[in-house]
Parts: sequence; C-alpha cells; structure tokens
Amino acid sequence: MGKSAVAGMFRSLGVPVFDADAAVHRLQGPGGRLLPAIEALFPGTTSAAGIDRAAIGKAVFGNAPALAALERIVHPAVAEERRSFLRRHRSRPIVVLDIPLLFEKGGADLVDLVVVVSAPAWMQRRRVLKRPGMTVEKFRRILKLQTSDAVKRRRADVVIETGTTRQRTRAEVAHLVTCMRAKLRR
Ligand SMILES: CC(C)(COP(=O)(O)OP(=O)(O)OC[C@H]1O[C@@H](n2cnc3c(N)ncnc32)[C@H](O)[C@@H]1O)[C@@H](O)C(=O)NCCC(=O)NCCS
Ligand SMILES: Nc1ncnc2c1ncn2[C@@H]1O[C@H](COP(=O)(O)OP(=O)(O)OP(=O)(O)O)[C@@H](O)[C@H]1O
Repeated sequence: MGKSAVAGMFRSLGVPVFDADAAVHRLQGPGGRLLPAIEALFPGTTSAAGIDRAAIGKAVFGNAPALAALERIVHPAVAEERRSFLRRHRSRPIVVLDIPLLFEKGGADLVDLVVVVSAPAWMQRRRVLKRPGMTVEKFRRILKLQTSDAVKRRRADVVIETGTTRQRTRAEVAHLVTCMRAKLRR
C-alpha cells in the first residue's frame, strides 16, 4: 500500500520512524538473535546468513498454526525493539510506528493517532505482483490474513492516499505533520 514510502516521507520531515518490518529483518538476518528459535521450529531454514524467507513464507502463509508459532517467536522480540525505540526518542513530540499488522495484532491502543496508508485494490495488486518471488496465490493467502482495506479505512483517524502521485502523497504527509505540530504547540 506504500507504508514504507510514506514512512520515508515522515523521516524526511524530521519525524523518527520505528520500522517493524526492518526490526523483523534484523532479528531474522545475519547473526539475528531469533535464528536458533526459528531453526528449532523449521529445521534447515536458517544459516549464518539468516532465514530462508521464501521457504518459511511457503511454510506459514496458508498454515495458521505454523504462522502462529512463528509469530510467538517474532512478535515479542519486535515489541522489545519498539519499546527501546520509544525510550530512545522519549523527548520527541511526535514519533511514527510503521507497523504492518497494527489492527490484526491489537496495536491500535499503543498510539494516539492511527494513520492508514491506502491505495485502490487494483493498484495494490499491481505493485505487489511486481515484487520478486510474489505469485497470485501467495498474494491471495497473505490478503486473507489481513484486515480488509475498507475496515482499516473505517478504523483510521487519518487516511493517506498513495493511489495518486508521490507529490500529492508527500503533501498529505506534510499537512498532517504541520497539523500535529500546531496542535502540540497549543
Ligand atoms: C514469513 C516470513 C519469513 C516471509 O518473509 P517474506 O520476505 O517472504 O515476506 P514479507 O515479510 O515481506 O511479507 C510479505 C507480506 O506478508 C505480510 N505478512 C508478514 N507476516 C504476516 C503475518 N504474520 N500475518 C499477516 N501478514 C503477514 C507482510 O505485511 C507483507 O505484506 C515473514 O513475513 C515473517 O517472518 N513473518 C512473521 C513476522 C511478522 O508477523 N511480520 C510482519 C509484522 S511485523
Ligand atoms: N503516491 C505514492 N505514494 C507512495 N508510494 C507510491 C506512490 N506511487 C507509487 N508508489 C510506489 O508504491 C510502492 C509501495 O511500496 P512500499 O514498500 O512503500 O509498501 P508497503 O506498504 O511498505 O509494503 P509491505 O508492507 O508489503 O512491505 C513503492 O514502490 C512506491 O514507490
């Protein structure tokens, strides 16, 4: 939908962003501290270079108990990284948490304002299918695991549209940051 692109726009305006996906990649990457636990769960899927993402993706997308077991390893570690990010930026008036599964995992209570990044379904599909290793079937399985865009939009405090030009999206982000800064000064 463009979360990472929008996160970059917040960063360029001086707002610190916690990137949950990047934290997952660090924890599962070369020397990552979750490698032993993941190896025990899915033998033969890790090496010194990190996890084999394609193999684990195949094992968990479409297999609810396997995905839940992986999440029990990954999510507490990500929560720890997030707390450490918040401690490091305690003095900052605004921070952004870029969290792909905010509603699915009950994270909406963590934040003062929920910003949903959204584009039309056909555009999401076109962007996702361009990614290396993505197939129509994998995309279908992942979508089924996630809260629908319509529900996310209803639950959002603010929606940032990425179905338009980057310039318009950047203007929406800048407007939001300006409003938040003005509100905090009051
Ligand atoms: C299974 C893994 C190894 C597959 O890695 P891969 O590089 O192939 O895919 P990637 O991480 O880019 O995810 C692809 C898409 O699936 C979605 N997705 C990933 N994990 C989940 C999940 N637990 N539930 C629903 N959707 C998910 C992502 O948001 C993304 O849209 C990886 O997704 C993973 O470790 N997932 C569990 C951790 C997690 O919940 N991460 C997302 C939130 S922080
Ligand atoms: N107006 C726009 N705003 C944001 N992104 C746009 C826009 N137009 C095109 N894009 C493109 O759409 C893609 C969105 O991908 P991005 O990685 O930001 O999504 P994401 O939501 O973080 O994905 P995931 O959670 O699956 O990793 C990027 O390639 C980005 O350049």
